[in-house]
This record gives sequence, C-alpha cells and structure tokens, in this order.
Amino acid sequence: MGFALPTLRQHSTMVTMDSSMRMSVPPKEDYHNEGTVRGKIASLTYDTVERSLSIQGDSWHETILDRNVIAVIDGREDGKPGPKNQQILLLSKLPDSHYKFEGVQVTSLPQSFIDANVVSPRFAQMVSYRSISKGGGGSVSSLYVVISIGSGTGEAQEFFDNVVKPAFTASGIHPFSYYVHTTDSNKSIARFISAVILPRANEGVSQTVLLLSGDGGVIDTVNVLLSSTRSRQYVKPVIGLVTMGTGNALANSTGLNSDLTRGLRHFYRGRARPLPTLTAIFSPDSEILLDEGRTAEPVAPPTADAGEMYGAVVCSWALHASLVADSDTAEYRKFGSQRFQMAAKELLSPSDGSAPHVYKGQIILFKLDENGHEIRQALNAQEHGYILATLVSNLEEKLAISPHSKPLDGQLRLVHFGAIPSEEVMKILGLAFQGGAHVDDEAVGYENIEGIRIDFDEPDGRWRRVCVDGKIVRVGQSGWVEVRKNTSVDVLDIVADLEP
Ligand SMILES: Nc1ncnc2c1ncn2[C@@H]1O[C@H](COP(=O)(O)OP(=O)(O)OP(=O)(O)O)[C@@H](O)[C@H]1O
Repeated sequence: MGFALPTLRQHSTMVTMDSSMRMSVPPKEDYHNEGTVRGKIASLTYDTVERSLSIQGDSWHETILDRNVIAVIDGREDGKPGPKNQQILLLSKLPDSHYKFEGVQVTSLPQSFIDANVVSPRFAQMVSYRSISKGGGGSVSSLYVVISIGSGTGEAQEFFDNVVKPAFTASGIHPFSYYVHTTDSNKSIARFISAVILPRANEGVSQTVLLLSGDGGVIDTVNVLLSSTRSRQYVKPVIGLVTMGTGNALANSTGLNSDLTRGLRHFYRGRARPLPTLTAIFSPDSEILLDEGRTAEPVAPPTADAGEMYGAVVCSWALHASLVADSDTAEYRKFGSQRFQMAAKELLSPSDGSAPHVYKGQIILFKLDENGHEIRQALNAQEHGYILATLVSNLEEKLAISPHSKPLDGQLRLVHFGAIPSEEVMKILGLAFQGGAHVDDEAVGYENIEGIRIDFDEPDGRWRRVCVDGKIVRVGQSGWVEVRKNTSVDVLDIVADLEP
C-alpha cells in the first residue's frame, strides 16, 4: 500500500493497574486503528493526554483536537460485516473569525476517541425519535432553534447557517424536522416561550430549545416560565445554549465555553440538568429601566403589593449594578465585555472630578443555622461599595467573581465590600480577574447565603439601581429588594457535559 505508519507513542495514561496491581495495558486497538478518512486509507492514533487524533495517510497528515469536535456519530450496528461508517462533526475557526463545519466520513476510529467524543444517549434518542416521526410535522415537533440576532456582536445567524444547520443535517436532524425562531425585537424570546413552549410544556410535551444567544435568552426563558401558571402535567423544557453573548456568564460558569464549538459540543454530548434560579422581590414603586434608561415600566402588576423578577446569574447593587446600567448603551456595547471596565473606571474616578459615590442602606442576610433553620444577620456597615449575590462562578470568561461556585451547584453566594478608596476597589477587581483571588482580600466578604434584603437609604434614584441578570431595576424612594434562591421550583433543564 505504501503509506507510512506513525511511530506509536507510549501513552502513559493508557497504562492502568488491575485489581492484582499488575500493569495492564489496554488493547492496541483502543487507541490505534487502520481505517479510512474521507474515503482514503489512513492510520488513526488517539492521544488521550493531548486529546488529539493523529491521522497519517499515504503522503498526508492531519491532527484533529477534541476541542474542535462537536461530536462523533458512531455507525449503526446493522450486523453487516466490515468496518462501521462513522462521522466526525468537525468545526474549524478560520482566520477571519468565521467558522467552517465539516462532517468527516471515517471508518475504524479508535474506541478511545469514540468514547471521548460520541453523542450522548439523550441526543441519539432525539435523533432517532425524529427519524421515526415523519419529519416532526404537526404535533410531534419538539425541537426548536432560537437565533437571537441582537446578542453579542451579531454572529448568531451566521453561526446557525454555517455550523448548526449543517451539523444537524449531518447528524440526521433535517431542516423540516425542527422549528427555527429568529428574534425581531428584545421581547421576541419571551413571546416565543410564552406562546409556544409554555402551553405545550403545560400539556406534558417534552421540548428541547437550542438558544443561540447570550445569557439573555436563558433569562427571558426563566422569567416567562417562573412567572406563569404551570399545570400539574408540566414537563420542563430542556435548553441547549450556543453562546453568542457578550459576557456569557452562564456558559462560562458551566464550562460550555471551554472548547471551540461555542457550546454545541455540550448540546450533542451533555445531560439535561436543573438550572438553579433566584427570585428578587421589589417594593411596589420599583421600575425596570428600558431603552438605555430613557423609559421605565413598573416591575409589579398594577394591583400587586410587590413585583417579582427571576434570574439565574446575579443580583447586585452598588458598583456592579451601576456599571452594568451605565454601560448598557449602544455606544458602550460596541466595546464588547470591555464596556464593563470602562464604566467602572468612570464610576470610580468620575471625569467631572467628583468623589465616587458611597452607597447607603441597611442589609440583612438570610442564612441557615446548623439545624437548617433560617436566621437573619444584619451587616454592621450602613455604607457600601459592592453588594453582589450570585449563583455562578464567572461573570465573564476571566472574571471569577465567586471562585467557590461549581457548575449548577445551586448555592447563592454573596461577594461584598464597603466604601473603600477607588485604588483599593481597582486592586480588588483586578484580583477577581486572577482566578478569583479577591475573595482572600481582607476587605472582601464572601459567604454562602439563602438570600439578602436591602432597604435603600438613597434620595437619588441613580443609586438605587439594582441589577438582576443584566436587567436594571430602579427601586422606589425608601424602597427595598429581597432576593432568595429558589429551592422548591425547578422550571427548566440546561444541557451540559459535566463530570457526573
Ligand atoms: N432582533 C432583535 N432586535 C432587538 N433586540 C434583540 C434582537 N434579538 C435579541 N435582542 C436583544 O438583545 C439582547 C441580547 O442579549 P443576550 O444576553 O442574548 O446577549 P448579550 O447581552 O450580548 O450577552 P450577555 O448577556 O451574555 O452578556 C437581549 O436583550 C435581546 O432581547
């Protein structure tokens, strides 16, 4: 045949100890096989340390990294002799930041490579269900794709066209078998969830929604589902997330962004897991700020005593809420996640030469004692700089605001510090970008909480702004907010490929 075999490397991790503590080397075909790639004969070697597949052909060589692989589709067991046809769903990033998808046809992949990349049983079941449902027409269609064209820097449509759609087709999910919703306003996702997903979930239909969005798409979904009446037959929708946002806190904290597939690998390989959420209750005259703060609408319905909002990421006041609010303009958004640091600098060293604001209010923490009973603990300080309760570890890829948080662990944690000099604040925020080292700084408080209540003592509404997952609420004069993690309601699952 005339093609050179690659030199086999010694795979240290492939050597294991059996029960009698003798060295046991797995069979060679676990990580090395002779097969074909794109119809050409090749020698395939999987390195489980580097997580890379080395392909040696007659006069060519190629390396495929797991982090570029959306998934492997293993051939069907049809009982026929000969090698199984398999497919590697491969994503490459081109130099101009565009993506190229290829369904690489192969045979005889090493078993260790298949094991590390094969689609999950959940995904395989979704595909086989669709193939027997005659195209998913009528009432059987339960897969939806939402393209949020306003997220991040506007890549969602192109990513769907160039990657998601062809990857779906290659895996047996044909365009006629799922429904695509493209956003046309900032209310689009909420309306879609409310009009399509919620009624069917209440009828007991299982549904999967792949969101191409930032955190916003998930949060809109959480808000519709938690604020609506759910029937006894309610079946939690399963959400997949392809990360297209600016901060992508949820994705970065859940590991969805740890490969090059923008979360698509998790959708193919992950399990559905409950998404932890929080509820923020606001005093009656609080308003959600819209259109860069130019307009506002009440949080509470007209006759209600208080208004509720729901989140899956963060609820904050003081510096964090102010910088999120100030940076939420078309002008700032052009700078991507840099916008937060730019707004923080302006708040800490105002360009008009004034001193940074000292935030005033009374804070009570809700905690559990050793018997699991709730206790209330007032913070001694009346003056604050930073108050942030979060369910996630990372607000941005490198901003580890709560380094002890584990993916989807459901623990609400408070990060806080008082009215300290701006230089010290900058130092603390800098440490947060260094693996979350700020939580060891003596000026910073970091603790597990069940919830928090803030009674504001701020005459100017600008300093009563609270952030719930990026949305800004201006609390009414002498108003309050009470935030709690949701322990008894569980309205949706998110797909993530995590360690069991
Ligand atoms: N077609 C559209 N027209 C107007 N607004 C849109 C449209 N599509 C999406 N939006 C809005 O754009 C915003 C995008 O938010 P999303 O969270 O998805 O991205 P992001 O803010 O860039 O990222 P992150 O929240 O992760 O930082 C949402 O408020 C959404 O409702």
